[in-house]
Amino acid sequence: MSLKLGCIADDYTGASDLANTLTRAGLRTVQTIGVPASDLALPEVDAVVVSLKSRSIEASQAVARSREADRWLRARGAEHVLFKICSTFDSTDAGNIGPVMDALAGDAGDPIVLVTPAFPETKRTVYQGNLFVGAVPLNESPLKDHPLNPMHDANLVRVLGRQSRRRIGLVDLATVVHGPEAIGHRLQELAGQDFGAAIIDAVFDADLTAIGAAALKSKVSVGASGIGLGLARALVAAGQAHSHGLTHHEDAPVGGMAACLAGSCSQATLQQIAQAETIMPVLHLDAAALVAGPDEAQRAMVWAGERIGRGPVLIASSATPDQVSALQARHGREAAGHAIEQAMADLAEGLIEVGVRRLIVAGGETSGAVVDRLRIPGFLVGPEIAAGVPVLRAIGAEAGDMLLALKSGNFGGPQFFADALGLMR
Ligand SMILES: Nc1ncnc2c1ncn2[C@@H]1O[C@H](COP(=O)(O)OP(=O)(O)OP(=O)(O)O)[C@@H](O)[C@H]1O
Ligand SMILES: O=C(O)[C@@H](O)C(=O)CO
Repeated sequence: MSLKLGCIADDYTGASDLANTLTRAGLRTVQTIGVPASDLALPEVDAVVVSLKSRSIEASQAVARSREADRWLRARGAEHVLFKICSTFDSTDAGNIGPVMDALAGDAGDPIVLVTPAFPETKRTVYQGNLFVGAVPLNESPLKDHPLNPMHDANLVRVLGRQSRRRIGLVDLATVVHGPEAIGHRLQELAGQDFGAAIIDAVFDADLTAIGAAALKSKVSVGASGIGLGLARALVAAGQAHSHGLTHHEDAPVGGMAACLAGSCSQATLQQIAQAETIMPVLHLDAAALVAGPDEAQRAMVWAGERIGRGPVLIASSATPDQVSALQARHGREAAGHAIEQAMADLAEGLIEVGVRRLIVAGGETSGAVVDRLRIPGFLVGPEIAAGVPVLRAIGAEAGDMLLALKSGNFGGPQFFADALGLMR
């Protein structure tokens, strides 16, 4: 296999968002969970997205795992590696975007790295280095209340500057609109002034095309699916990948029972859960009891067992920002998050044991815990349910043929769960 593009994603839903974007842009893509074992049979592809669960772990571990993934991708021919981060730049001052970027760029010998979480299609834009979520700056968006990494600063030059050893510059929109050569000149200028990375503005979809063409000239870039789209377009335009418009998804229905698990506390997910109440039984878990011990998850399995034979069910730990803060005050942010993720993984395991083969999971960390527990090594990318959320068909899973949808917290319309079930047959 000679890869045209290697990608390392810092969470699993972000990885499937990127795999979906690359597939739509014409690259044959698979998503792997972690660095693939040598015996995992992968089809011939243009791009591999290695999914890590490294967004919220200790920075040195995130660096070690990302470097291992980078070595695997480059050994398979990838000359360019994209480090896929969240389009809302989810991170803390301790990392992990800066430390991983520093390590990958250092290994590749890149003097300067392009960085942008912009993805105009999902209303993430960057102007003068400031990230906007829809019409508001990042720090005024719901991300200010994120359970693990509340975002309080929209200026990404500053945010990345607090995480990286490199000096962070800016390539502004006025440069981007003049195309890849202008971006290249600006990067050279910045590198000459000892800048080692630059946030690059992008407001319109066409900006991504210029950014992708400029980024492809170096070995490493950092960003969300928007820059991935730009890189895919550049590869297709250069004839290095042929626009297939194909997915590897085999269409044979999987059947089996269907269930949904929600651990995301984003406003979008809370709204989607409220809508789901009109079409399926929904169990709202008692998060405090979930953290306290196994009884609450066992109660949920009994509840699901009584209903799942009649149709899909949804089990949610999701809560409002006030409820999340209260629980965190009692148990600590990480301990509460981890305990709930593990309880959701227990539930996923239980649901698969009783015959669920179509599983929808809301929340990146939650999806990571679930997919790890189910020991699924990789996915083929199927039809798109909502922007950034494809149907995934498991490859090499112990439980056999299985469809999953891993939804980033903020993604999908109000009817997301119904939309997903409609496409997962
Ligand atoms: N009721 C709750 N109280 C406190 N924490 C919770 C509660 N329910 C879920 N959590 C935790 O909140 C975190 C939610 O993160 P997750 O990544 O799953 O969703 P998200 O951040 O909305 O999604 P994404 O990362 O895709 O944007 C998890 O660690 C989860 O365990
Ligand atoms: O980029 C995004 O917003 C998503 O793919 C994601 O990473 C959310 O966890």
